[in-house]
Amino acid sequence: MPLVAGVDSSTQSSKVVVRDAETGALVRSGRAAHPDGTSVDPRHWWDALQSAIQEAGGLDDVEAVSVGGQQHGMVALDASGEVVRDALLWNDTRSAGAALDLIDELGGPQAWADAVGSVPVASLTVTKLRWLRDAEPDNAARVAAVALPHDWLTWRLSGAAGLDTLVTDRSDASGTGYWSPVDEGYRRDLLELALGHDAQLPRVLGPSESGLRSSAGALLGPGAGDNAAAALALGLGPGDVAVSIGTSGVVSAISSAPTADGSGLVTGFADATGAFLPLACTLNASRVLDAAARMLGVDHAGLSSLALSAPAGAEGLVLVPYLEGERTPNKPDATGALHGIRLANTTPAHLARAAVEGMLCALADGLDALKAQGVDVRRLFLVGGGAQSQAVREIAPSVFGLPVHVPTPGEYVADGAARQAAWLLSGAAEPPAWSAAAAAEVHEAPATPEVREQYAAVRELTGVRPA
Ligand SMILES: Nc1ncnc2c1ncn2[C@@H]1O[C@H](COP(=O)(O)OP(=O)(O)O)[C@@H](O)[C@H]1O
Ligand SMILES: O=C(CO)[C@@H](O)[C@H](O)COP(=O)(O)O
Repeated sequence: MPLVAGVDSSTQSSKVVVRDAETGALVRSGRAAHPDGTSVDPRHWWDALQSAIQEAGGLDDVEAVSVGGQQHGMVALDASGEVVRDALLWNDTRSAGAALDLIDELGGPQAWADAVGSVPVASLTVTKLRWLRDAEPDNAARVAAVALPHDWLTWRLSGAAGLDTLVTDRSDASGTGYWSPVDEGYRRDLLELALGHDAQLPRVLGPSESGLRSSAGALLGPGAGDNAAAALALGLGPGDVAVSIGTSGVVSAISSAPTADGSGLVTGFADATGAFLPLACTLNASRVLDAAARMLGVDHAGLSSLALSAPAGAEGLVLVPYLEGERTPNKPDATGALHGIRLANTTPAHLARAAVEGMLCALADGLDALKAQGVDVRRLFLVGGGAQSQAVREIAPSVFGLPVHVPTPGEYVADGAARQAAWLLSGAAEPPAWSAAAAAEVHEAPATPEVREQYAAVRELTGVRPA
C-alpha cells in the first residue's frame, strides 16, 4: 500500500499524518509544539517539523508529501536563501497602520478587493512587507524573495536549492495581498508598492501539480493554506461551511466564483481544488477558551461543564472576546470587555458561558458576512482544537441557528495536505474519495437569537490597548 504524508504547520504546533494513499486510513502521526509569539524564527518550525516527523516514524517509506500551514506569515529571504528576520505571523498586528496607508495609496478598500479579492488588514503579507520597508529599511533592502510558512517548509524539504525553486499554491498565494484570484497571477506592482522593490515569489502550482521531490525522493505537492487544506479534507462542496476554532476563528465556504468584499469582512481567497474560499477570520478563538479556563482555575473539561451549567445568555453577562485586538471586524488595538455584570451573574458558570458565547457570536457575525456575499449556507462543520469542547459543540447550533456537524476529532489540515499528496500521486483528475465528513456527529439545538442580540448591543463597547 503506497503511503502519503500531510503536514500542518499551524500557529501553535507542527502535526504530521501518514495515511494509506488509496483508502485514506491513518497509519501513523506525530506532533511538536511551536514557540509562542507573533514574530517567530522559521527555524523553529523546521525543528518542530523534524520532531513531528520523527514521532510519526519518519517519512522514508512515504511516496508523496504536502505541507499545509498557517497563512500570511512573512518569511523574507536574502539572496543566499537565509531568513532576513523573524517571520511576522498572521496574528501580529504591528502592520495595521501600513494596511491603512496601502488602502489609501491604491484608491480605497474596494480597489483592493477588486485587485486581489481582499482589503488589506494587518494579517495579510502585503502589509507586513510595507511595515518592513518603513520600520526596518535595511532588512527590506536585503529581501530577495518572499515566501509563506508552507512554501518555506516545502522548499526546505526539497533541499532549498535556489530561490527560483520556491513553490506555492493558489490558496496561500491568495492570502498574500499581491496575487489576484480573478487573473490567477501575481500583482507585482502591489508587491513593489509595499516592499519598495521587486522580489522572487514562489511559482504557483496547480492543485495537484508536483513541483519538486524531497531530499528522500518523495513527490512534494504544492501544499495549501490551512483553511483550504481543511476544506479539502472535509470534502466541502457548495452549501457547506467550515467553522474552525484554532488560534484563529475561521468561517469559510467553497465558492465557484471569486468574491470581492469592499467592507473587508470577507477575504476572497482561492481553495485547494481550483475553486474559491471566501473566508472571515478572527484573531480570538481557542485562546479565549484557554484564557477563560485560566481565569477560572479549571481545565478545558471544567470550563465546558461550567458553561453548560449556566443558562443561555448567561443572564446578561456578555464577553466581547477581542483579547488579541481583532481582525474581523478590523480593530487591531481593541481589548476584550465584559458587559452586563450584576450580582446575579457573577459566578464561574456565567463567566464560562459568556466566554463560549462571545467567541461563537464573533464567528456567527463572520457567517453573516459570508451570507451577505451570496454564499449558500446549508451545512456547517466544526473543526479545530476548540471543537473538542463539549460546551462549544452544544452551544454552537443555538448561536449559529443551524445544525452543527462535528467530524471525528482529528487533524483536518494535515489530512487535507495528505489527501492532496495522494491526489498528485494518483495522477487522477479528482482527489481520492476519502471521506471525513461522513463520520460527523450532528448537534442540534433551538436558535437563541437573543444571545446574538445582546452581544451585538455591546460589541462596539470595547477597550483600547494602551500605547
Ligand atoms: N477540549 C478542549 N476544549 C477547548 N479548547 C481546546 C481543547 N483541546 C484543545 N483546545 C485548544 O485548541 C487550541 C489548539 O487547536 P489547533 O486547532 O491545533 O490550533 P492552531 O491550528 O491554531 O495551532 C489550543 O488553544 C488548545 O488549548
Ligand atoms: O489567518 C488565517 C486565515 O486567514 C488563519 O487561519 C491562519 O491561517 C492561522 O490559523 P491557525 O493556526 O489558527 O489554525
